[in-house]
Amino acid sequence: MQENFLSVEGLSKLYPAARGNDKLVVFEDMHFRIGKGEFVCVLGHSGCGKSTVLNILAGLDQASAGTVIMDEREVAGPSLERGVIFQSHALLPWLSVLGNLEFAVKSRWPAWRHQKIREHCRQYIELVGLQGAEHKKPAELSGGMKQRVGIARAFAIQPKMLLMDEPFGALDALTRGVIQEELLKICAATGQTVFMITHDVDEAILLADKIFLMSNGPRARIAEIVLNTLPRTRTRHDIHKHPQYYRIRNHLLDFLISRSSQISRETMSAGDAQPPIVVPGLFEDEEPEREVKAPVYRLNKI
Ligand SMILES: Nc1ncnc2c1ncn2[C@@H]1O[C@H](COP(=O)(O)OP(=O)(O)OP(=O)(O)O)[C@@H](O)[C@H]1O
Repeated sequence: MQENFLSVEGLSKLYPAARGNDKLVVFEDMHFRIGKGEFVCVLGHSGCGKSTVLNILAGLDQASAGTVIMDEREVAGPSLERGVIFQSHALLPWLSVLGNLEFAVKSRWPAWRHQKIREHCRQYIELVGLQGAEHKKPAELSGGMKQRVGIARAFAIQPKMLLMDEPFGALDALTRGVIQEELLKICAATGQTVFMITHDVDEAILLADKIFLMSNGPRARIAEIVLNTLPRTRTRHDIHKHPQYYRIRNHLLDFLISRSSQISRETMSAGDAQPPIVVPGLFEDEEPEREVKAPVYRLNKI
């Protein structure tokens, strides 16, 4: 695996003082890395800066300082190398499902012939189970179907990295579950690297290899990187049967309920540049079921 596929060094975002307000330091000197094919979920309270980080990684927002290197190239603006999925589907309303995908694919590979573009798009429409709805306009689709179009469109451009900002927030629990499992299958099949924001602890445990925990803002930081030690072949029907599941869940909830605000009041020391990696609840004599290539900070069982 390419361990440093995405490398974020010294990233800061601040908004200057305006209309009687002090300047706002959203976060500063943030460092983290994501390996190729890793699925990262970000959890943190509202306003801590999750979307700001995602928009900078996407090249849609500019950092005040620091660098983002993806696959050895600096991120300096939006690019079709990164697929972005927002909660609001951002589909072109005057185009059909197929049209929305074709538009994106044509932009990605302008030299492709129409037939090739169409065949390519149909594959991805099938992947998300939307065959039969190709010619419908977004207004004729349910929320879940629109979200699938967004996912199909993002995957169809074969981005090096997929960035998702609460993509399933507006969906009902049943649809969300179905799409989550589809996403897991697609990622397993394609080895997609993903950075996803969610407010849902269970969603993070189901999908992520690593969970970034952000402390409260202002001056938020990635306080911990929690390693998800559940077997990769998990499904939403069986993850809760695994003894490690509740240990991870309790650890995440404990962070959100109490430690996120506590940590935000503590000052960072010089050695804190890379966030610590933790394996919640793993005793000294226990080994994680998945390989851990980083130093593990073991915690007491919660
Ligand atoms: N254009 C802007 N001007 C000034 N402040 C801004 C601007 N955009 C965002 N902020 C502030 O930056 C901080 C981080 O915002 P951001 O949207 O990244 O948070 P978030 O963690 O994604 O929140 P949520 O979970 O509610 O979506 C917030 O305090 C927000 O008010």
